[in-house]
Amino acid sequence: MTPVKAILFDLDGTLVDSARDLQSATNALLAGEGLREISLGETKAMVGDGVTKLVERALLATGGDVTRLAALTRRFLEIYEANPARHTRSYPGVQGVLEDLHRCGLRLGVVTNKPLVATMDILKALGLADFFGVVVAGDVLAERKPHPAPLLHALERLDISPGEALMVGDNYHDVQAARAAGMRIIAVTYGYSHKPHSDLGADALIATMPDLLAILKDGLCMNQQGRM
Ligand SMILES: O=C(O)COP(=O)(O)O
Ligand SMILES: [Mg+2]
Repeated sequence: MTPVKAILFDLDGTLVDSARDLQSATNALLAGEGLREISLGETKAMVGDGVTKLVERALLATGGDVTRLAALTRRFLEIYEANPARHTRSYPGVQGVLEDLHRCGLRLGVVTNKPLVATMDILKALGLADFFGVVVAGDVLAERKPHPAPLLHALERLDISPGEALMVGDNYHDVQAARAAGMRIIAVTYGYSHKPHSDLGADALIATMPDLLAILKDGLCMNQQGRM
């Protein structure tokens, strides 16, 4: 197997637990429309395909007016971007794993369907921004995951070929995008998957981010060679 030289991470549900801030912003939008609130569980099931899909799913679930989707998505972003990291936290072990991988010389990137402004605010607020050589957000290219273009764009910027790279994500769109890009893919078993994890079709599943080090570990720091 070709050694892993770069790792691309999904954001929501993989590096950070962002559901409470997404829920708050969604509920503020729904309240302005006179609609009911959505629960944290409902929010998690709506996240992953970008903000327009989140707002559309929230409107459909609460009887809102989807014909005003574009305007309501802009309103959602105004609300969300004012406070994207009030309750958002990195998952256990994420900071330490990124430090280890960075120190070992791996190139790291983020590929998320979340828009860029909120993505960068969250990475900075949680002290994660400096680990990444590239961040490809959901509004940067015409295509989003599950399309492979954002992953391939990130790898191009890192000057790494798909065969030398690994994607880590929590959802079907991460697996489909990685497969279409010709990359290996590991899925976390926490996060906001819309399907049972065993049905995602990932190369491996990890229950916590530090488990990633166990998969990559043999000689990681000595010769920068991943085992996968
Ligand atoms: O749907 C979103 O906004 C973000 O989702 P992702 O970070 O899991 O790609
Ligand atoms: Mg995700």
